[in-house]
Amino acid sequence: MAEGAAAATGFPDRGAAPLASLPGRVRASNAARTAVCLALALAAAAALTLLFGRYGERIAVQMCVNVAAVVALGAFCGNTGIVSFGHGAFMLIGAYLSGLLTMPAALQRTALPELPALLAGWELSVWAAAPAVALAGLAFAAASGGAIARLAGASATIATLGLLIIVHGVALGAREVTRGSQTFFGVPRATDLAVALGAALLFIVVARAFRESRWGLFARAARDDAAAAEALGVDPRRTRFVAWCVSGTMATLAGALYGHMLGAFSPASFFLPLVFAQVAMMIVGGMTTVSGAVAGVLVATLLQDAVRQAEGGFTLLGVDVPAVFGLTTVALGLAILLVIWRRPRGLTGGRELGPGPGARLFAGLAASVEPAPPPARAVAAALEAQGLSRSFEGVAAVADVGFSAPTGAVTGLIGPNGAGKTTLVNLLTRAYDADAGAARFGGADLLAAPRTGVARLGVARTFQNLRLFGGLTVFENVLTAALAAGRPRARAEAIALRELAAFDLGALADIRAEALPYGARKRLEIARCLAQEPAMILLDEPAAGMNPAETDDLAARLTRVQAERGVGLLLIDHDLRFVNRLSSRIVVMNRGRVIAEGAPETVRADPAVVEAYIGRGRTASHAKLHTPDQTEGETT
Ligand SMILES: Nc1ncnc2c1ncn2[C@@H]1O[C@H](COP(=O)(O)OP(=O)(O)OP(=O)(O)O)[C@@H](O)[C@H]1O
Repeated sequence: MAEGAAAATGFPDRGAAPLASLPGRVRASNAARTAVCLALALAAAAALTLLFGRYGERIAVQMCVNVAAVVALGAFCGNTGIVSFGHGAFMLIGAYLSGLLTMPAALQRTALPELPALLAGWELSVWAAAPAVALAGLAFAAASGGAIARLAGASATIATLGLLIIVHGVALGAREVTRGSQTFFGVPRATDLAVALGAALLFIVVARAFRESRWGLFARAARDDAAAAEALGVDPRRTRFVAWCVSGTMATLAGALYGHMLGAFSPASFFLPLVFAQVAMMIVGGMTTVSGAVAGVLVATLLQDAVRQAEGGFTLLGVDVPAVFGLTTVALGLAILLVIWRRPRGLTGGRELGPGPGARLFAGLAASVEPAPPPARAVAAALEAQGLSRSFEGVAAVADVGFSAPTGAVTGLIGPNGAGKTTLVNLLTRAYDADAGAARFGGADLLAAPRTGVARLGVARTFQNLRLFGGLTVFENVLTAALAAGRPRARAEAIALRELAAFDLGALADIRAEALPYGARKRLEIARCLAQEPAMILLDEPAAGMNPAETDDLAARLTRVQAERGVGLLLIDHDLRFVNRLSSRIVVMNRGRVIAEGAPETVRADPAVVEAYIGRGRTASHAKLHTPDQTEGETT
């Protein structure tokens, strides 16, 4: 397809050649790395068992259960960026419910004589109880997730802590079900090494699949930049809700696993010490990745166990060291501090090992994806504003602005600093609410759309200050945009490849966006926009900070894409040579108002425009109201 794509799109072959084989290569290396990782985990568990007998087996089981619990926790925290202390609540529910459903009926009658009939006498196998436990976890997540998903950052973390405290309190109070603060016993000890290891591997695969899925990508995108995600049509609240439900269900099952490992427990077993330990493991390993969760557990479990040995006192070189209780918590706290200080992204450095979704891993990942052909030409429509106004504390940033920009053409939007250009874009895309006025695209009322609905009306934007999803790869940034536009996965991947080729980003596809050089970041933001296949794009200073060669290259790419797809561009830039070269019409703003509008040569001759630039202390010649070939990339 490389040659075919180049011929069809007119893009240079150098971008297309590495792209054609990119997904296959990436997936193959991921698959190999995961196979090695999982084999190592298995080998480590087996070695521990063989070397240390029962003691080693106990550590291995504990490690695997911790992997399941921390991977479940990371499915929310890693993807949304919100640290949760509430997952102990899910684990508590899972452990008690699975315990109730599986304990011997005779024992249950003695230990819990007042147990409600609905919960009594089931005596199920652990496997038969698991679906009910998962459903209960999902129901509890759905009930609590609505409130938690509305919050972000520290407020969300505090809310999760509140949830843990409430559930812990309820468990203490519901004596007829939980025996209150007394030990809840008689839970079959079904979590042996095989079960724990199998569960840990399954959780890793599910967590990886979720991370790479549509919703996982959306959650990570919203985590990295909520405003940019909204501009693509992604609702950050919904992504947090979905992540909370997936993660909560997994944590409930991990709680059951934990309960069947302990055999006897109380509400305190799921309270702050456990939650703190799990959060510590996640942060030590690296919160944003599944690999980080696994690495954190391996290191922290070994550390915890070593310190626990010392907790009861020991003799070192003939010196008796007395018992110091609470040493394991202190050690974990110190580990967190050390990691945050030396490696803020955790031991794994924020890198993910292994493949994407399990289904695709096992279904022949090496199959390559063909870049999509150019989309159908955008429909004839116009972006229109009338009387659009917005003030900030009495300052009219945009005042009674009316203009029109059609698809199939480039409309320049220029004006001195502070003229109101970015505010206008923010109004048109619903990032800001307008005080007055109307804005329509192709007949649709833009101002009536929700913030996440503008993209669906065919209007996309870039940002003056780059807003990429820094923790996502270049490929994922563009893929997220195509998925957010409602494209099925395979088509979205093909579209992503097409846009990476169009903006010469193929060789960088597997690099995290935050690690890109500046010019490539600017190109990526435009490629991400185009992956939505919009009819109109609002480009806010796409050439800012670029050198003349980069600007020329960008101009050529934009011209080609625009001509090929018939998309409309509203182009804001201070480089008037760049704007003049691309635009068929130019709108000029000053102090919030449109002061001139028309063909570039008409606008250049307009006294009000000359005045606006000279008024900023510049001469007419420096205002670059020249023909394109008279200037050399100067900026206003
Ligand atoms: N969120 C905000 N709060 C307060 N004032 C704002 C806000 N956004 C914009 N403004 C003000 O509105 C005016 C227009 O700013 P805007 O960024 O839209 O201009 P601009 O033409 O895009 O300028 P530049 O070319 O420098 O980016 C400025 O006075 C700015 O300080």
